[in-house]
Amino acid sequence: MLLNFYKYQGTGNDFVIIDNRNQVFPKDNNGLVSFLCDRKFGIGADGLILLEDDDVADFKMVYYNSDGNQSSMCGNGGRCIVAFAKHLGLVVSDASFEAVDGHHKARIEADVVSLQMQEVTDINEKSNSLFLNTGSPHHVQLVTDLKDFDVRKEGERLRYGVYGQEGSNINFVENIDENSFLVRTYERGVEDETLSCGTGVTAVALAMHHSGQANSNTIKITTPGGLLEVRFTKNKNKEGYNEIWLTGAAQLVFKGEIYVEA
Ligand SMILES: N[C@H](CCC[C@H](N)C(=O)O)C(=O)O
Repeated sequence: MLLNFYKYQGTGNDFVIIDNRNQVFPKDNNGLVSFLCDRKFGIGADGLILLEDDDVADFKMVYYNSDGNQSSMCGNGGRCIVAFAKHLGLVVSDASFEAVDGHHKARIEADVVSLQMQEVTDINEKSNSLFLNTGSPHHVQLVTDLKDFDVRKEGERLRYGVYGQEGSNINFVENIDENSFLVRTYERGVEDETLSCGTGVTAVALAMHHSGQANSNTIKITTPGGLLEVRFTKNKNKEGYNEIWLTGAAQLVFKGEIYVEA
């Protein structure tokens, strides 16, 4: 079977994206997904995304980690699929889509995509970290000298040692300036550091505000893959946040076709 694909990246988190409105992609073939994401034998990506028709929204997003398994919400992938939908002519400047964690709105201007994330109501404070779910589960921990920190080693230890087989994404944070942070993320399902993680930087922004490390409702996050901005509103009469928007660049890198065994 000849498969047409598009390669997108959102602040260095990269994805194979396939227009699957004709439903020809073998969605249960996890081996095929991990092959397509393999950086030596396949196309190479942190994840694979299918764009499909939806009865109500402009489209539906199906997300797989590079390990081949469908997973929870991908914020950077959500920004990239909006850029892809614009490329296909499905949307112009405003978009809505269904994802594994529910309905999302988005806005695109040039190559900058703002994606509305789900409301966050539970933030679990531990001795030296916080845990919250922004569409995917995230551990958030302040460290010093982040640029020299062993993210892969420490991330793997926490992902399996503390969070077990279900796992969590692990975010290490260093305060740069008021309401500005450096973040490096170990991603579950990639099982390595990625250049950025959208649901991860969203979790970091909310965790820093919740714990008093930040006092603005607009937080700038620098990642190895580029700059992301998170805006939010604190819930009035309950814990947590809503009107959460993740903003950053999302670009088409190349498109191609690959022959795969059906
Ligand atoms: N690895 C995550 C999903 C992708 C998250 C990340 N790529 C993002 O941009 O949010 C998980 O399995 O929980």
